[in-house]
Amino acid sequence: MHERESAARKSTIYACERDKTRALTLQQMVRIAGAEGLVTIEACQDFLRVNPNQPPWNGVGALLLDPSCSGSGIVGRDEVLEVVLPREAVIEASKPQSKKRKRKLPVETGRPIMDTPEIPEKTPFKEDELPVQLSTRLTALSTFQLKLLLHAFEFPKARKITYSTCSIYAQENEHVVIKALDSPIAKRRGWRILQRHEKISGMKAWEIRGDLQACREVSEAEDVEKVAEACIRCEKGTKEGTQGFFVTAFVRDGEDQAAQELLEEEEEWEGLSDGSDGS
Ligand SMILES: C[S@@+](CC[C@H](N)C(=O)[O-])C[C@H]1O[C@@H](n2cnc3c(N)ncnc32)[C@H](O)[C@@H]1O
Repeated sequence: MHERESAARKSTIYACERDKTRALTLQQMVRIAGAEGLVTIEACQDFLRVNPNQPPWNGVGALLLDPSCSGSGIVGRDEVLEVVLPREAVIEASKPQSKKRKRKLPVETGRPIMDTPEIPEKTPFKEDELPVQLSTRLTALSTFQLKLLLHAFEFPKARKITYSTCSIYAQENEHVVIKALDSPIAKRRGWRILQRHEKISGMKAWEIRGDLQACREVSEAEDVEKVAEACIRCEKGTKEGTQGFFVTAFVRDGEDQAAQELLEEEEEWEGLSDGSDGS
């Protein structure tokens, strides 16, 4: 087996979901996808409360952040085709059969293994929201989104982070990205944006990039264009047939000096407390 492939097979995906109902949905979708052996679901786990320096989190190499957002990019129910979630029978039928077992599985039993549940976000987007209400909500959301991103920056072994929203607002997108890049933790740990030319081909070729004007609203950096170019936007109502979406990625190279120092400091403290608390 190829070395990278074998390493990937040994990896575990930890999926944090704070909401109990959504964690159940996640569990069902993981099972239907046949990924139970790969994914450990941390149900009712607030990501902000996990300690990046404790196992298993101190071994995490990559994070995918898809936080709660305004949902302003989501196309209304009456505007799109119905999306049907996978059914177990269909998935089973599409799996390659072993040569010995020629027996065919039923292609469709008609009974979905799960209903397609309503998954309301806690903060649904309201088209008729007043500007003041919207602004207050965006401030709260973007504060939370930035907090999440800065927390992700703290994982000592992490080298890649993706950040995505289904929001059309720069406040939740480019502004969060620029504030994150300007943060002391990003600078200390060497986090930078994954530039357009470094991205995989599809992401590199996608024409709709981040909003440069919006980037300039919060950054005076000369190379702010690179940040805008490194962001990907999808718009609703365009020929691409997408919803409103935003995604970008952060990377860093090399050893994490700060994390190593922190670990050493913690070990020293643990050593001290062993002797002093009498336990
Ligand atoms: C935009 S949804 C994305 C969910 C999933 N990626 C999907 O595409 O269906 C954001 C999810 O993050 C969860 N969430 C929000 N804050 C969280 C936190 N602090 N820790 C863990 N999960 C959180 C919400 O409950 C919600 O299910």
